[in-house]
Amino acid sequence: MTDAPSHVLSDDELDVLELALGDALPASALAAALPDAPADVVLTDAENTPLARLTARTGDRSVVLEPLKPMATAIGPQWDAAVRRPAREVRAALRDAPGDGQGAMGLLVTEVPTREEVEVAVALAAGAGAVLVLVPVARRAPEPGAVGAPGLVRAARSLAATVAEDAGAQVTTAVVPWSGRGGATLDETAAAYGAGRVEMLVAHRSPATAEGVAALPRVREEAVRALYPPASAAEVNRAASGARRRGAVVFFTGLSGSGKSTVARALAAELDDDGLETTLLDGDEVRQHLSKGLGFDRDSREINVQRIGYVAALVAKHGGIAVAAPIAPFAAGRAGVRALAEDAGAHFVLVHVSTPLAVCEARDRKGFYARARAGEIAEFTGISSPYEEPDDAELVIDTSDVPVPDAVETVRRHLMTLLAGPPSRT
Ligand SMILES: Nc1ncnc2c1ncn2[C@@H]1O[C@H](COP(=O)(O)OS(=O)(=O)O)[C@@H](OP(=O)(O)O)[C@H]1O
Ligand SMILES: Nc1ncnc2c1ncn2[C@@H]1O[C@H](COP(=O)(O)OP(=O)(O)O)[C@@H](O)[C@H]1O
Repeated sequence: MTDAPSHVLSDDELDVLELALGDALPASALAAALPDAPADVVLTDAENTPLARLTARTGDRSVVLEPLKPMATAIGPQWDAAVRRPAREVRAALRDAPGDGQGAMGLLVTEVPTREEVEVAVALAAGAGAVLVLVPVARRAPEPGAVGAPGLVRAARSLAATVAEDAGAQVTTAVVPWSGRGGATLDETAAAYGAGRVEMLVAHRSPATAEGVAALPRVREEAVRALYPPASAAEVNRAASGARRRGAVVFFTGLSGSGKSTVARALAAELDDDGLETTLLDGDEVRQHLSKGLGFDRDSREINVQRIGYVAALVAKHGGIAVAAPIAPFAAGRAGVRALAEDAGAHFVLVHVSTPLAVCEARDRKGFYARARAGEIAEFTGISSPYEEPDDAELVIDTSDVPVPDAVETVRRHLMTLLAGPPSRT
């Protein structure tokens, strides 16, 4: 495709790239956000998918951004194509919006709106004609205890429906990939999406409401203390903080391109949104860090899989959920990981992503199968290196038949049933 060097984008950098590809930011802002990248560089995601080429021209000093492959998406309302649209499309759709000629009024929804903010939004929208509800969400995981991207988008959509009905406004909702990087402010980005004047909804929160929101954890603790004697209250509050939850390792295995990463990533996002501390150990990503420098001969793969198992078991030992997605082609290595997880007192769920080789090869998102067939990659799983089919998988999912949301729900339901079982005694 190109011989330019590549740069693997972090989650925050992916957000900046998505803004630039959608024309919310100039290519030069993306280049400025990547100061260590070479002047001519292929930008990839953590799975090495080439997403775009960024070239700084020496002549006129301009920067050119050329899209290569579509960005990977996941499931959840923040990925709904009806709202996660390029800025240029939203801007174009709003060009002929009704109103005073000042463009749509931008409502920035950065926190789940309180009742008070819903009322403020309706009042602000009255007479505005067109309203653009903008929901900035990051790929990065939210702070523990904070509402994540799916919850924020669901709440913002409900707000948009109320504003449309109660204020009689034409309301458009847009999800904005937002890491805070890229050099532009939220107001400037809102303008790039087509907003005229911009209102940050949370800025209208009264001190009394802000105080009430901040006091919620204390209010709950007080309610528990009123119901229970001190020793019991301490236990109830401790259990509510998740201290006694038994952890789990969800281990995906399957051929390259079978859909492990896609399903694992979406599952991890859902579990995070369920309030479970979730750590994703994706095959490709692990190889850039934990297993950097390891090859693909049998011994190296086994070392790689055991390292993943070791980290996953540690995460689960402390009550977390580890979601791992390496190929893990050998039964012995997978059995080793199961033993590590069980020794850590954690649940273990082996998910065989059984998508047939022909389908994986036809997908060939990274072009590896073509190169392996051409003899350019030695020991490629399924072509010139074996994949031992598991006979001990808790779940078997063929993604040529099962859409991503259904695959995620199958694994999630299985896991939730396990987690709802008797708590750990340790
Ligand atoms: N020879 C060979 N065989 C298989 N895969 C190869 C190879 N060389 C590079 N790659 C890329 O590396 C990803 C697989 O790494 P894993 O760590 O998951 O493999 S393993 O569990 O150690 O077998 C795999 O990523 P996924 O496509 O996400 O599975 C490939 O993109
Ligand atoms: N139902 C599905 N489940 C998972 N991936 C799917 C599905 N349908 C199509 N795909 C596509 O297949 C490819 C799977 O790639 P990936 O998740 O990286 O696989 P792996 O991690 O196993 O190598 C992605 O491009 C994804 O969009």
